[in-house]
Amino acid sequence: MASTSLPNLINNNNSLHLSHFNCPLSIIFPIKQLSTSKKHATSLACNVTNVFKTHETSFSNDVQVVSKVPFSKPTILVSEKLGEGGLELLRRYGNVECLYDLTREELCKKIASCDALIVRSGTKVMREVFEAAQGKLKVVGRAGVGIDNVDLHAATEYGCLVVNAPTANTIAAAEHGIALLAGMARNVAQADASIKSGKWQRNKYVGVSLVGKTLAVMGFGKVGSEVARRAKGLGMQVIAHDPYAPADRAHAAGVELVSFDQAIATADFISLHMPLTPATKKVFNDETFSKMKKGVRIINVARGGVIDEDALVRALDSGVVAQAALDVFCEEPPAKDSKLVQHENVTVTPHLGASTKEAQEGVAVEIAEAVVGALNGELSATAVNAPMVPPEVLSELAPYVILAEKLGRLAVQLVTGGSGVQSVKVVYKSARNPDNFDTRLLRAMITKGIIEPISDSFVNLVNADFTAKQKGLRISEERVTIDASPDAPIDSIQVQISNVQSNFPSAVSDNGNISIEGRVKYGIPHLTVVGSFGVDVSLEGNVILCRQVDQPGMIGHVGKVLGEHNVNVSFMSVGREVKRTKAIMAIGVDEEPSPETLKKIGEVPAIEEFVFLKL
Ligand SMILES: NC(=O)C1=CN([C@@H]2O[C@H](COP(=O)(O)OP(=O)(O)OC[C@H]3O[C@@H](n4cnc5c(N)ncnc54)[C@H](O)[C@@H]3O)[C@@H](O)[C@H]2O)C=CC1
Ligand SMILES: O=C(O)C(=O)COP(=O)(O)O
Repeated sequence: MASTSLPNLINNNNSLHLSHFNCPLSIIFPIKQLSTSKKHATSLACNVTNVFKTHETSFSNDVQVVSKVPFSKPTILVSEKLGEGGLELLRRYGNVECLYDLTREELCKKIASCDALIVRSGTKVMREVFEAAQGKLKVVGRAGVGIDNVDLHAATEYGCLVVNAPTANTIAAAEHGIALLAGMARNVAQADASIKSGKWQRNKYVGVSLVGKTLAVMGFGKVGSEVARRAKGLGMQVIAHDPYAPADRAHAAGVELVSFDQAIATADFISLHMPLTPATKKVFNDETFSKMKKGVRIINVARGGVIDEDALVRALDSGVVAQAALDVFCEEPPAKDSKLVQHENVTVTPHLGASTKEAQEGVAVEIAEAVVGALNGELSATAVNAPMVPPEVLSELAPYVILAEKLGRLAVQLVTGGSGVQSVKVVYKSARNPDNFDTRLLRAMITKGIIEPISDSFVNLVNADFTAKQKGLRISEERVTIDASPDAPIDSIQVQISNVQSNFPSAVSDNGNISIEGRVKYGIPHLTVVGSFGVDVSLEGNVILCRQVDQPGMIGHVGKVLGEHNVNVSFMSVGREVKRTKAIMAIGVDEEPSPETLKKIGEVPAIEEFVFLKL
């Protein structure tokens, strides 16, 4: 049996996991979706090739599947200090290695033996790390929010999922922002240092009050909105700038959303809470400092890179910026002689925003769960470089995901030599509103189905679009609304490949494209159209397509050849255009027929063309 072409099955209580070639992004199928019969469950179970989690897989209490494949624990490298709760969770699941302060070379050497890597902001996970991993690394977990220290493009190219822990340190970061705001306004750090050096400088450290002052929150996301809430509690007027924040959310928090220029020109205090992206890199620079109110005070608990640090020194020196309180820096740690750090009007902390006991325990557990889930083949809710598919959508789409991959796999095998495939069109027919129909998952699986049989690329949900682009494969999609039952999310999926020759010309439809169509019947994918012939074959094994003269005895002829060569027929269907002229026979077979068997089929006189398609 061609087990590698079928999804693998692993246990998770009530779910089937279909782990596509060890891919971290496989799909979890609730049993009810797939296990329509004990027979079906057993036939799927025959194809277990990799059991990640356990030796035993149970189905709906009545079917037991025992895998003989030994369970090998994944290796999880933790390269920065992580809360104990998260480590415990990880240790229950895999071999956890905590190796801190690795050099780049050490990390690259170590990574080749790791399935997962967990980092905080201190580890730079750049392209060389993914290259060195040689496809072994399945997931990078960022125990925190900012993922600017991970090369997402490289991760995506290598099909490595990146997940973060976006919620557990929000309050810690917001509280640190407020601590810096209040501490800066009252010169707490400077006064502390002064008194410890034996001075008593009450006049020098007269501060400014917060009440009634305007605070501009730059980035009204999770941290920014918590900072805003707390600042309002201190009696400040709060405005915010965030090009993506919904105005009603800001309005509900009593915060006015304003333009960037308005925010920086109006504020007495500016608190930064946007991510570091190409768009936000050094947005605080000579030009923008010059537009600020003289004497403005700046707090940065976001990322050092959003500020041009040299420009900030100039703005501090000229008095445009009266004070700055910084938790984050372009280079961490900053140079000891950094003018910015040494500036008397600057207060600094060593990237402590997320460093509370509570937040660290929280992010550790949050990231451990996400990483274990990803290694288990679950789609993560905190995936940074893959579409997030809500569980309810996923469970509905599950059988269509298998159908999509199989249609891609079949279609490409109908191309002569499997080569020259550049233009693929996918038509989804559905009774549902096409606008509510997210096809990314299906498109990724069709891409996987098309690319993997003809190349050595490994394709998963993370890298499907990238790999398609890299291979010059253009996949266009069309959604057609039809009058059918809206109970099923999709009525049928059609895959067309244009501008290629076919090794089975009957698969070419009137528009000149190789065209096949499939649908899900009782939870099982079926091939329903080949070219312009209607057929009906369950896509559970491999498929033989024959075009023959429509005459009596054909099924018997071919069946006999297969029987004599011990190839078990699981399904058979005949489709024809006109009686007693041309017909297509689609035969589902459990085994892969030998070349000799296929030759014999070709020798059946009425067979005009035939093709064996491996699923
Ligand atoms: N110092 C520390 O230890 C910590 C730092 N952080 C940093 O804080 C940042 C924010 O964290 P969260 O609030 O959790 O993230 P978030 O994603 O909830 O919020 C970020 C907000 O910034 C907005 N944004 C994006 N581009 C923008 C632009 N050009 N101008 C203004 N706003 C823009 C987004 O729309 C979003 O609302 C993170 O990216 C991270 O870098 C987060 C936690 C701890
Ligand atoms: O979560 C974030 O974005 C942070 O900056 C926290 O960084 P850390 O995990 O403390 O190195």
